[in-house]
Amino acid sequence: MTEPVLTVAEMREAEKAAMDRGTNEWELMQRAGTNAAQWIMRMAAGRPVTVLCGPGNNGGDGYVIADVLGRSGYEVDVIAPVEPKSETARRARSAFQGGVSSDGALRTGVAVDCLFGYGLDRKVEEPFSKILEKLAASPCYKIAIDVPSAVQSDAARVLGPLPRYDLTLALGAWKQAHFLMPAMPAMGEKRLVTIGLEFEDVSSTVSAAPKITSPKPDAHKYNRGLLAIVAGAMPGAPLLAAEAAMRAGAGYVKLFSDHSHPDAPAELVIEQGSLADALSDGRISALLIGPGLGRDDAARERLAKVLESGKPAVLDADALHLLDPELLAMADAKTLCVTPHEGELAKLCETFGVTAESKLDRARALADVTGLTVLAKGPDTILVHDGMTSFFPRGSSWLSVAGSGDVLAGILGSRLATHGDPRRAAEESVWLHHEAARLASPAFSAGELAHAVKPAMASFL
Ligand SMILES: NC(=O)C1=CN([C@@H]2O[C@H](COP(=O)(O)OP(=O)(O)OC[C@H]3O[C@@H](n4cnc5c(N)ncnc54)[C@H](O)[C@@H]3O)[C@@H](O)[C@H]2O)[C@@H](O)CC1
Ligand SMILES: Nc1ncnc2c1ncn2[C@@H]1O[C@H](COP(=O)(O)OP(=O)(O)O)[C@@H](O)[C@H]1O
Ligand SMILES: [K+]
Repeated sequence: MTEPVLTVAEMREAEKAAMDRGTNEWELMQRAGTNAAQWIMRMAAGRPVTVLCGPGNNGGDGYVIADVLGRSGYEVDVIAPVEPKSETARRARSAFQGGVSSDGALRTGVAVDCLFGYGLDRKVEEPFSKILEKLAASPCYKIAIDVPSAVQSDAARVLGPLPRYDLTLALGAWKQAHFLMPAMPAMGEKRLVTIGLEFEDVSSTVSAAPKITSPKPDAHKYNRGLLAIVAGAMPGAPLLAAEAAMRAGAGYVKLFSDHSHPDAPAELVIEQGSLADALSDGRISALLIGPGLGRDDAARERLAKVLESGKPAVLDADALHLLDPELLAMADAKTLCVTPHEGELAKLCETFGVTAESKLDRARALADVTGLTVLAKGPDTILVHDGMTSFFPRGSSWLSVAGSGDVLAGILGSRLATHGDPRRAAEESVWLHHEAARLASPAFSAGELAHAVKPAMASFL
């Protein structure tokens, strides 16, 4: 099932829709607190629990959690520096029979952070900041309810002390912050607690693990997909992309390069000479250009030929520095996938006149303005295609190695050659890249990562 990722405004709408259908806020809070408490008890396994409650409905959830834990025989302390402000949270506060203190030590065991949820809208100051500092310094097992209390839910901005949590329980639906830097790594394991909300017109989802299929019984090398990688000034990067591409499903990988490649594997076909002639081969199902391309006139000329060819293509690395409205006009943007890291995304935004503050908004605006499929790479990879955004579980930080992006581009090109669907290819490439990193970890080189793409394929068959 695809899991939606909501903004605060969309979350409020979904809750309002539930209330319009007859489920009141108290009922939603009961479900949220009761279902979250099941997770907390699983993790606490009998240890004492301290619940930190804030002024809003996130605090209200905290009182419900404390109530359920208390009734289940747990020792529960509630620390609430202020009285609840919302009506539903006040009701949860009065329903809780145990003691509440305005401050106090955190007992070792489990701490449950319900100071602020998606309603956080300004800097966290005393007394809340002091409690979060105390939580950060405590050795206890830390659970954030909905979002860590210092994290703004839409942009993942950190507005106060951010402890490292062991577990974050998203209530009702995922929020954007669950998948964005800089907050994401502090959240620990993440689990979704459902509360019976229904979602319509969802435009953002969490990418689900892909299902990769074996070649059809009548497969041959051409109908499995022919990926042509167009090289340029530097020979290493396209070769690395080819190594990955050969292991990601395409039946045939060719390298169009004027270099001699003494280290290239025997099975990689290298074609020299006229690029226009090479590109006229009707059996080519996808192209990749950018790794090692260079940024001079000759590189621009090669990119223009790729775009004129009308074939589905992945544009990476140097191609992202060269791409401009004039070049883009030569192609159908719907068939193109760009894979910028933060710097390349900034360059593309400058070229296409996109101004937006966050990486997420930049990626969305760039896709909007250009019609391209945008795979904005990094620790928080974001895919935008035709108005839809996909977020991904975190990949290994060992991926931050030179050449790692070339490997991703090779996988993406290979998947695009296999079936021609840019969105699906982009999602598959991220999962395969992450899985290859997991299998190759730790401290792999990009070459080792490319080789690990083969066993990674097996994980999704
Ligand atoms: N509305 C609903 O139907 C449901 C809401 N739920 C919970 O409610 C949360 C959202 O509740 P709220 O909208 O009440 O928001 P929060 O509980 O996140 O907090 C908002 C309150 O804190 C104040 N505040 C915000 N930032 C502050 C800061 N830096 N310093 C001091 N005060 C600050 C606000 O003025 C407001 O009073 C969710 O995250 C979730 O935990 C769940 O109970 C499920 C149902
Ligand atoms: N800290 C990190 N955690 C997870 N993935 C990362 C991290 N840093 C980089 N990556 C991934 O590694 C790849 C790096 O690509 P790129 O910056 O183009 O590198 P290069 O140009 O050296 O090939 C991207 O797929 C990116 O998502
Ligand atoms: K919280």
